[in-house]
Amino acid sequence: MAASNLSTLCSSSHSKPSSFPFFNTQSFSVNSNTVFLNNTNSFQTLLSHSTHNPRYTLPLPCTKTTNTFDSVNDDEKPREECGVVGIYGDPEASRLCSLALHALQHRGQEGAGIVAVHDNLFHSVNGVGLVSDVFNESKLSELPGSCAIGHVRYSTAGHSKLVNVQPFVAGYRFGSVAVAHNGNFDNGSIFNTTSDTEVVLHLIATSKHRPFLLRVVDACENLKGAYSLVFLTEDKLVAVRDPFGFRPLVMGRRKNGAVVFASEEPKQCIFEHIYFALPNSVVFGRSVYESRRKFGEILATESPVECDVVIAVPDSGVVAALGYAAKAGVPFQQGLIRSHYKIRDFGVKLKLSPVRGVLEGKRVVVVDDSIVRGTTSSKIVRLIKEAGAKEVHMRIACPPIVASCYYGVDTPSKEELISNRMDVEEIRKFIGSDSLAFLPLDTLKTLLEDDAPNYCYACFSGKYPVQPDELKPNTLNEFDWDDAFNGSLKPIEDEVWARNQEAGNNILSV
Ligand SMILES: O=P(O)(O)OC[C@H]1O[C@H](OP(=O)(O)OP(=O)(O)O)[C@H](O)[C@@H]1O
Ligand SMILES: NC(=O)CC[C@H](N)C(=O)O
Repeated sequence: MAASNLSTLCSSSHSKPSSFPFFNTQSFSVNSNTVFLNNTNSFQTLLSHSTHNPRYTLPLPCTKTTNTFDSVNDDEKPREECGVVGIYGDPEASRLCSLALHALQHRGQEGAGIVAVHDNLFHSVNGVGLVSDVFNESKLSELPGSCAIGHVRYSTAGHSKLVNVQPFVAGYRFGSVAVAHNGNFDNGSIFNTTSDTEVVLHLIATSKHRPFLLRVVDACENLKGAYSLVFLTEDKLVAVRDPFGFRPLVMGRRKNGAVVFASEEPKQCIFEHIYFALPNSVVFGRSVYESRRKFGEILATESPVECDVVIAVPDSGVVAALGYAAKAGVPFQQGLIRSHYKIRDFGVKLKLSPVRGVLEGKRVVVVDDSIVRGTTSSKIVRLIKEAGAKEVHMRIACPPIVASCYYGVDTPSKEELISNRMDVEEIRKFIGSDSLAFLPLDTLKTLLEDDAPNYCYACFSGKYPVQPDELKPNTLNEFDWDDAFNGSLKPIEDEVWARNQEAGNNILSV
């Protein structure tokens, strides 16, 4: 049924029923005069709404509303959130969008969506709930292409329903556009959804300007309200901010030249430098190897101890241990071997085995990247002592971890974190070492110099850049945070906006 109806509207079609009923996924191609919809669920809507509003079609399940928006009647709600992101010119555009949406999750939890364009095909995945509810590897693989926009929704106008989850995609006779919106429009118009965001699609439809990009410009000039918008056409990404700049939008360029727009500059996770990233990577513009080596040097300077040998907890402690050894002028040796097989020890699995020849009768400094619950350090100290070490001095190349991460690092609950429950001396006794020292947070910040404010230190301070009230601790192990944003996003300079306003209006397009 759907396919035959579709063919009355389009010159050709390919029906591809979604195997994920909870997701709203579409892909459609556009040539000069026709819209091809490849989703049987949304197809009927396309036909029915093309009668309500013949100027454009929305491939979303819709209901018609005239001249009103359903305001969200919850006075407790902030009225300004929603997160938008746009990536132009990166082969991993949709993956980067999803990472950015994770970072912007605090701005909206009602729904999330990404639209990507590839070979003139728009591909869309959206759904209700958190970004992690909507996106996984398989959903991201449905979003090919080097340009994508994304949205997390906190409704301000219109029901909190799938129909209003953005980005919206509209097909016109003259082209197609996807839009993601943060803010509120005060214009009235005829709508297929109950969201105010549809205003801009209506204005594009009624614009008399040519070419298509100028229709978008014209539509934005007629918008009333506060907004940041990202549009995606078959070959362009357009970012728009209202003339007063009420709603935030930052622009950045990745090292590969890709352009990124986002509602906020995400804070950078310091744990990349401490633990996650491989030492040969450059993360957030900084060499991970250099960071870790410096962490070790700082420990040697600020917490020196008489010792005969410096060893590392492999692999993540190795570079810091090299830094410590070099600074202390003490040999670095391989005192612990990481096994490819788990060794049964103390009733639990331990993947390290000691090298007696290195440790026996020695005063040993052991460098590890972090102490979380304290279980690993306890086992390691015991292991080294059982191998004959005279003294064991633990040096930890990060500050004490006192708070859980709500932004994607899989840390245990606060109660399980040993540094949340004990001071350094209590931890020392617990793990059984002769001394214990952590990297001081202040020194870490000093080391980061001008970049220090760009990092999140919530796990060391409990001060979250974004309050985690509505977020649950989550796991992003499947995402490649290493490569998430190693370029730096900067707010769009006022003069850049001003230049663009002179040239046309408050629109940047790439
Ligand atoms: O204080 P704990 O709760 O024991 O955790 C701390 C340990 O966890 C990490 O290693 P992990 O066990 O993940 O192994 P890896 O270094 O091989 O990744 C880290 O390198 C510490 O050694
Ligand atoms: N929080 C927002 O920016 C919301 C955008 C739009 N008004 C909506 O309700 O979907």
